[in-house]
Amino acid sequence: MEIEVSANTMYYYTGLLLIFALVSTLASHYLFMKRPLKFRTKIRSPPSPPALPILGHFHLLSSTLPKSLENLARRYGPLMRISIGSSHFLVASDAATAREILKTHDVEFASKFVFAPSHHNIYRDAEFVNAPYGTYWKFMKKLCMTRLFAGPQLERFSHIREEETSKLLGSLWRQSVGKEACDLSTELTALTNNMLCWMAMSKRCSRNPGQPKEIREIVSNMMACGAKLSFAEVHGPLKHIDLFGNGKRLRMALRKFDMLLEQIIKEYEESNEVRDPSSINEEKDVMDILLETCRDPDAEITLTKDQIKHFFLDLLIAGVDTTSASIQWAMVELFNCPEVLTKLRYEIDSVVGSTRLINESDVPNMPYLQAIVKETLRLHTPGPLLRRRCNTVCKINGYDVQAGTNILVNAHAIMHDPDTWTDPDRFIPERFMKDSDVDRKYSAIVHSQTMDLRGQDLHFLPFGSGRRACIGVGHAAIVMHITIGVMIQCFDWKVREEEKMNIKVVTGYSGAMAHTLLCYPIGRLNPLVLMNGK
Ligand code: HEM
Repeated sequence: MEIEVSANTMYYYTGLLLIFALVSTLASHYLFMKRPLKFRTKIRSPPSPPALPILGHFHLLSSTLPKSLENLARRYGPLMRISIGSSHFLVASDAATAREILKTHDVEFASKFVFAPSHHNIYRDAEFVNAPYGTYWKFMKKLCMTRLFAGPQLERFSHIREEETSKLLGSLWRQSVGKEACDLSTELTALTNNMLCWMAMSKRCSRNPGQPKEIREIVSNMMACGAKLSFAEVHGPLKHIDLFGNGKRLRMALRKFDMLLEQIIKEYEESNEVRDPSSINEEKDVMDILLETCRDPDAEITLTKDQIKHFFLDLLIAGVDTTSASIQWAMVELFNCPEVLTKLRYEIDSVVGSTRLINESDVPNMPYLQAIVKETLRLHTPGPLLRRRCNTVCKINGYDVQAGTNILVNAHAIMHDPDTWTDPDRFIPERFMKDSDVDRKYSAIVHSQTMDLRGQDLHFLPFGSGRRACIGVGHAAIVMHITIGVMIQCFDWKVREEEKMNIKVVTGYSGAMAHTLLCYPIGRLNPLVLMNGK
């Protein structure tokens, strides 16, 4: 139930808050002026727009936060100070400043500050994505890179990706035969959620095929409650009051997730106790590996159950919507740029042909498909603001940065910087093509042809950069290339004109699509036949 706040109540609270701000400003001014001059050190701080009491720069920001920060940076420079309520940040908005923070001073900035409502989190101090740079984070990062999500480890899960892609194609084919409208958002979120759930706990999923759907419902409810918390409830004076009850709803959703994971962990532990020693080499899922690490007496640290539960939550929150939204944006751009779609189809037909489906080993031979993926992630990055916390005093761009300072690296601004990218708001995959193929007009400013997805070049950082860069980049890249590729290989797509207007509208701080993406798949090659051709 939504609680309505009457205008009178609003004025009453606003009045109180303004009086409080005035008193605290005067008090701090008085205290500061009373300090002898010799104690005042000269600190060179980055510039900042004029701020209001209490609100800070809140009035200068819109719901598309990265865009409004980009506009402010044009006026106040590539490193500026911004305040939102009681939270203060430095915002870095160009590649050179990002390089200082994420490369030159990578270790000093390897922790993160928490932008989300962390005080409602029932797993306090058990998180991985927001963990400070220390023993636990280093241990988990190593585990991710050696045993869970990197290189050959990803190969292990290829049958899961194949199986889920087949299910998606089967569903699209049925809709094309029935001439039904297809809700691409729902289809793609089911695909990315199912893949991660199966990789994480395939044993549980094979016993209970409805499990990924149940998990998705709980997690999306949790994310919806989190998104409803306003700035005032997260950073401002309402932080500890939970006036609208959103915090309580969020905690309830977290408890539901906790009960489910508790039960799943118990099942895994019981099945391990009765495990036949001959099955020791059978395929291990992520849960098996984490529980094995728990039991390992030589492990550097002993994982707690809360850490395992939170790790799964982190994967689902970080990996499901980001990947599905990126595939949706690629499809939208292809619907709107028929000439790009035609070029992609030409590449598919010449590299793969029409007797089998695209597979993962085809991707290195498909530069245009790779360029489409990169250009989509540049234009519609799902992680537009990278969070960091400085753990020591240092200098960035000649300005003094104090220990404990919160930093936002505006990846959106960097990937839309007109000094780097020609026509930065246009979808032009050609800018990522190698010299021989390139339309030179678009590759003139930076060497975009050699940029990879891992943020080595700080002009292009859709998965972040440095120590805290995304651990799922390998998985996400495979899923994006294959899913976009097979959807274009097997179907033509029809989108109503009025839908085309709607689909470009974005919302929220990550620039997600504001409307459901409805379209009509028209069968071109029968995926069920191609799957048999492999
Ligand atoms: C298109 C899909 C994805 C995009 C665009 C994306 C983007 C990002 C970005 C921008 C960050 C922050 C990096 C930084 O601060 O430097 C991040 C972190 C992270 N991502 Fe992804 N991600 C995607 C998919 C995934 C997937 C599939 C997984 C899980 C398998 C995942 C797991 C994580 C985790 C755990 C972190 C936190 C890493 C840390 O703090 O050490 N992401 N991602």
